[in-house]
Amino acid sequence: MNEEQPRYTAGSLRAVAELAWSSGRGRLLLRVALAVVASAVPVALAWLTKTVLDGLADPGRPLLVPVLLLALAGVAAAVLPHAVPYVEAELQRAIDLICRQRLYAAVARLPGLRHLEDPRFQDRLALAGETGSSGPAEVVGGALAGVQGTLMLGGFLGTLAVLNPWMLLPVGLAGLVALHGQFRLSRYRARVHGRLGHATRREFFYAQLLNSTSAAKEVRLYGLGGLFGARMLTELRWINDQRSRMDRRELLVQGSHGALSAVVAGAGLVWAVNAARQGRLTVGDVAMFVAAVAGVQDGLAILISSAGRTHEAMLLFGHYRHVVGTEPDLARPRKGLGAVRPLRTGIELRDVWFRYGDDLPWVLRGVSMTIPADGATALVGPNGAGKSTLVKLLCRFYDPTRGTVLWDGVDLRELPVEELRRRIGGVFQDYVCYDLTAADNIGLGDTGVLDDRDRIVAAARRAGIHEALAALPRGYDTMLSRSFDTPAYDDPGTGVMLSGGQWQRVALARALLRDRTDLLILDEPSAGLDAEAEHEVHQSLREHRAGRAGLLISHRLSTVREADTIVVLSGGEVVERGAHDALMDTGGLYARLFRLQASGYQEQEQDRAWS
Ligand SMILES: Nc1ncnc2c1ncn2[C@@H]1O[C@H](COP(=O)(O)OP(=O)(O)OP(=O)(O)O)[C@@H](O)[C@H]1O
Repeated sequence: MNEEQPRYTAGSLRAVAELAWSSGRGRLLLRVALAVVASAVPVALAWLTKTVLDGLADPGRPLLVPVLLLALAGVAAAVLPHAVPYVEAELQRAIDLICRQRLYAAVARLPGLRHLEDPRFQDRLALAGETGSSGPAEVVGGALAGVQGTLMLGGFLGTLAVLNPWMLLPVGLAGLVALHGQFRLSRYRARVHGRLGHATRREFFYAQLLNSTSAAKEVRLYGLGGLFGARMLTELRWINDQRSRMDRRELLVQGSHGALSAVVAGAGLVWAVNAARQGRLTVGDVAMFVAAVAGVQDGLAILISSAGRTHEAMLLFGHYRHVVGTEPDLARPRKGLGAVRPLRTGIELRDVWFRYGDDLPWVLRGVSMTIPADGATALVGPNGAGKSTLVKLLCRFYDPTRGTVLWDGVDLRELPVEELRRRIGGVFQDYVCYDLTAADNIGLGDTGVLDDRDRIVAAARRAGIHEALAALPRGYDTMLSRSFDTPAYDDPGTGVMLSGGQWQRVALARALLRDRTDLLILDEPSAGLDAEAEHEVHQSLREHRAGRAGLLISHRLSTVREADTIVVLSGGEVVERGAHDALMDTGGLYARLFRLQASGYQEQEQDRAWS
């Protein structure tokens, strides 16, 4: 995260005002009304106290009305400290909700992966989520507290002006000094928050590794608990150090301003007592003077702290605005074709070059290949050859750096990306195991049929996982997690963990639920399956793929030999292509890898025969 000075503009203020207004105008107006009343009550109390005290010294003056009003103001003074925070909290919750809704909608709207794989964007996102989205609520709360402080200050300054206009000078000066200090302090705090973002994410990362069930095995086997704990503490110590420095600075600034105000108030009190001794002030005047000085100080304190709070929240709100206003990481279609037509001929990659960043090496180097609309294409090659990257381009998570990907001859960049993705189904190498029920884990493949149990069961059958899911304690409603209870049952014991191969079949079922797709991408769909299961699954996949485009990526070459075309990728380039037999005859990389794997199996067979 860079160390540039955080700033905000009139646009940020307008954005905050719009957020507050859209969160519920009734609540906002009520809070404004309460701010006005809360600022008037202390001033009214001071004047009414003076009137009653002076009335006591003058037996002829009627006192009933001022006493009743004083009692009423007292009731208001007692109730307001509870009512204001309640309405404020309600307002803040409403603003926070709308902010989070907009923030996560903006992130979900990002069509590609480029921003999400950028650590600087992740830092901003963390800040936007943590402090930025509560920022507008803080700004509104701070601004309203500021209104309250200003009105109260105005009332008491007027009161002071009536008694001794000269007192306005030192009180005003002390206030200005404090205000300036508070502004500097809040800018410093916003800078520190920006700096803490990265370290806070790292600290959270280590803490998660220590807590998560998925990392638990490795952490224990390799004895990583101590190391991760120490790294987490290093981050935490640094964060604490930064926060302590910030708190020390705050203590210094606020302590010195408090002392300055107290000196001014003390001097005022000496003057008032002296003036009363000389008969220039009544007892009521002295009481009101003391209340006015205290009121001015309170008003200033509210104003200063709210100004600091608002200023800091506005600075942090910049991260939120940045994320919400982030431009899509993929270019929008220029011609804006409304729909993606069903695939008729195929998908063609034409001289595609790709790298993840300008300073990173090329991952794909001039790849040209076609995935026909009704055939099975296999993509094989060594680790890091660029196979999964090519899949990311097909799903348009990234655009090629050079060259084009064509859907029936139309550049993917000209197609609406959501429409395109509706026509693609797939299992990624790093598929997700959701802490949800078995039915949800499959149903997420097509949210339109999330509640259609027959479709979900049919997909599970095709992926060969139906029997295992049906036999779970709550069948398809069983939670596939030990971290959460099954929602429909108040029964903490029902969650189960699946085996690696079973999870893979669930992910496959999720992909197969979308049965109206034109392209089915399977990136290592059977890596975790036993030999028999693998045979079964591939048989079922062949039936499912019939008549549509299929792209199969696998390191197990026995599973790809039946593909119509096998494309061999190495170092980001297509080095061979053809059917299995032709590639074997060529005797190139594919043939070498295939024979290597086959010889492994043959040796095993011989070992078995010998034993
Ligand atoms: N998000 C990313 N940012 C930067 N580099 C990446 C990213 N994803 C992948 N790479 C790099 O791109 C290269 C190709 O990776 P890719 O995952 O496409 O290979 P692959 O052929 O699928 O490998 P494997 O067979 O091991 O799954 C690798 O060198 C990898 O480090």
